Amino acid sequence: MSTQNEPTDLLGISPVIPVVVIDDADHAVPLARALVAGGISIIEVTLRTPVALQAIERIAAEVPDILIGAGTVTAPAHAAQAASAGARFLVTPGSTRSLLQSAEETGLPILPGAATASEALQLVEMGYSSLKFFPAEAAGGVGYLRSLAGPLPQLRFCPTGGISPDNAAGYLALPNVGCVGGSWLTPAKALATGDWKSVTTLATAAAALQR
Ligand SMILES: O=C(O)C(=O)C[C@H](O)[C@H](O)COP(=O)(O)O
Repeated sequence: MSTQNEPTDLLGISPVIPVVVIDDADHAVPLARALVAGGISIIEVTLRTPVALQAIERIAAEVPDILIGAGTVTAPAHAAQAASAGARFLVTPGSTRSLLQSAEETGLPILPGAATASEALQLVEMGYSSLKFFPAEAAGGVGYLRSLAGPLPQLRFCPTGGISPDNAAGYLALPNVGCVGGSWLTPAKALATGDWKSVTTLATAAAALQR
């Protein structure tokens, strides 16, 4: 397995990677612009909805100021589909060899998911050192990640799952956390009602988080 796809700086772009679920492709561009207006220059569109690839395509074409990635990459076929749509990085909630192999074939940076020391070690063996820690809160939260820093100090994480403005700072204070991921910047209600102002307000607060 190659290490050329290692996203060495993916965790350094923003304190928060917004993880978004887009149900209407027409929401994609105004949503991405609202994040940019709040100072967030990276977005992970989850491949959870029928319009996700279309949303990625539109953001890639129309919002050059945001780094567009695909999340919920859970099947080998997703990787090439996301790359063709214009995704510039891939995020997986968990990792298998075949999933990562097809992700690596795209040549895109990958943020592979892990939730345990064994999973993290498997990824280390494959050449990765920047990982997504998912599901962060349910898997043990800040205390768990702090414990991993002892035996695995070379790893950096983007914890995701259950992160909110209330607990983000605790994660960002850890030495092995580069950024956090979360859906709280893009509430379903704000998207449904076209309340892009609220998204910008949430993004502005997220962009100001210290790490
Ligand atoms: O879809 C993926 O690829 C995932 O790994 C899951 C997401 O990162 C979390 O669902 C976001 O979690 P919340 O911020 O708690 O909503």
